[in-house]
Amino acid sequence: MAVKLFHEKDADLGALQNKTIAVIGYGSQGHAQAQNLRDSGLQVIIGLREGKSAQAARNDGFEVFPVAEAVSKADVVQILMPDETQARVYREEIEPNLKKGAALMFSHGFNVHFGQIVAPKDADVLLVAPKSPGHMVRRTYVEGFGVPGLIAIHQNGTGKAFEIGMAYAKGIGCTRAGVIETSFREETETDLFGEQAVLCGGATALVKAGFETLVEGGYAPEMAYFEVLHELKLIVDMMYEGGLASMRSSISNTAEYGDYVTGPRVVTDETKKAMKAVLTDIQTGKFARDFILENQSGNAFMTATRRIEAEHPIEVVGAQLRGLMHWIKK
Ligand SMILES: NC(=O)C1=CN([C@@H]2O[C@H](COP(=O)(O)OP(=O)(O)OC[C@H]3O[C@@H](n4cnc5c(N)ncnc54)[C@H](OP(=O)(O)O)[C@@H]3O)[C@@H](O)[C@H]2O)C=CC1
Ligand SMILES: CC[C@](O)(C(C)=O)C(=O)O
Ligand SMILES: [Mg+2]
Ligand SMILES: [Mg+2]
Repeated sequence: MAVKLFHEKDADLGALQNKTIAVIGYGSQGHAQAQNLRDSGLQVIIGLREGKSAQAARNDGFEVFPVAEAVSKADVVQILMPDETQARVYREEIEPNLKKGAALMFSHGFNVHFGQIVAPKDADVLLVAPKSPGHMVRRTYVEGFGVPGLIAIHQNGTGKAFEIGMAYAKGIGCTRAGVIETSFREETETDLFGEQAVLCGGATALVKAGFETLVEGGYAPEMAYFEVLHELKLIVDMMYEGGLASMRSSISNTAEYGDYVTGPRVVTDETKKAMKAVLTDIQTGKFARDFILENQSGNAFMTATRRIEAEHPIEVVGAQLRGLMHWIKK
C-alpha cells in the first residue's frame, strides 16, 4: 500500500482526556463531530453566534457559547464554519482568544493552505478531515462503524499535534474505517478536485445532460428521472461495496458491454483535458481566489445559480416522485 493507514490501535483517546474541545459551528460536520466526540466520552462545547444552529445544539444538550468565549475555554478548537467565513471569524473572534499552546483544527485545509489563516507559532495546527458528508459521519458512528478520514499536521507547536489529531479521529469514528496521513496541500487540492470534477460538479452535470437528452428525445421526464438519477444511487452503492468489477458483475451483460463501449464516448480525452485544467486552477489558487471574491462581493453568482438550478425540470419532477417514496429520507 502506498500510504500508511492508521486504525483504532494507533490512536489513544487519552490525548484528549481532561481537555475541552470547542467545536465552532454546528452544521453538517459540526453537529456530527460534536455528537460523536461526546459519545466517545470527550468534553465538548460549541462556539456559535445566536441563530438556528445555536438552538439545535442546545436542543441536542450542548453548552453553547459565543465563539470568543468558547475559544477562550478550549484546549482544542475545531473550526467547522463554512470555508468562506472562517478567515474573518478567526481574525476577529478566534485568534485573540486562543489559549497559548492550543490546538487549532480544521476538516478542510482551504484557509491554511491558501494563506487566509495564519496561526501563532506556538499553536498546533492540524486537520482531521472525514471523507464523507457530515450526516454520514454521524449515521455510521451510531451504527458502530465510521467513515475514512485524513490527518495532516501543518504546525506542531506543542510536539503533541499528531497524538491529538489521532485521538480526535478516533473520537469521531474515523479510525474504525482507516485514517491516512497527508499534508494540508494534498488534502485541499484533492478534496477540491474530487468535489468539483467528479463527486458533485461532474456527477450533477452528467445526470442533467442525461436527463435533458432523454426528455429532448421525447421521453417522459419521470422515466428520465428514474433512469439517470434515482438508479444512480443503487449503481454507486454497488461500486462503493465492491468496486467497479463487482458492480459490473451485477448488471446485465448488455449493460456491461454498453458501459465499455459508451463510457469513453461520453467521458472523452477532452473531458480529461478539462479535468486537468480544473486541477491547474485549484493548484494555482485561481479557484480559491474566485471563490473568496465571490463571497466578498455578496455571492451574486451563488444566489442566481441556486435559483436557476432549483427551477430545472429534473428538480421539479424529482420532488414529485420522491414525495411518493416516503422511505427516502430528506
Ligand atoms: N459538509 C461536509 O460534509 C464537509 C465539510 N467539510 C469542511 O467542514 C467545514 C464546515 O463545513 P460544513 O459542515 O459544510 O458547514 P455548514 O455550512 O454545514 O455549517 C456551518 C456552521 O457554521 C455556523 N456559522 C456560520 N457563520 C458563523 C459565524 N459567523 N459565527 C459562528 N458560527 C457561524 C453556522 O451557524 P448558523 O446556523 O448560525 O449559520 C453553522 O452551524 C468546512 O471547512 C468544510 O470544507 C469537510 C468534509 C465534508
Ligand atoms: C464532496 C464534498 C465535500 O468535499 C465532502 C462532503 O467531502 C464537501 O466539501 O462537502
Ligand atoms: Mg470532501
Ligand atoms: Mg470539500
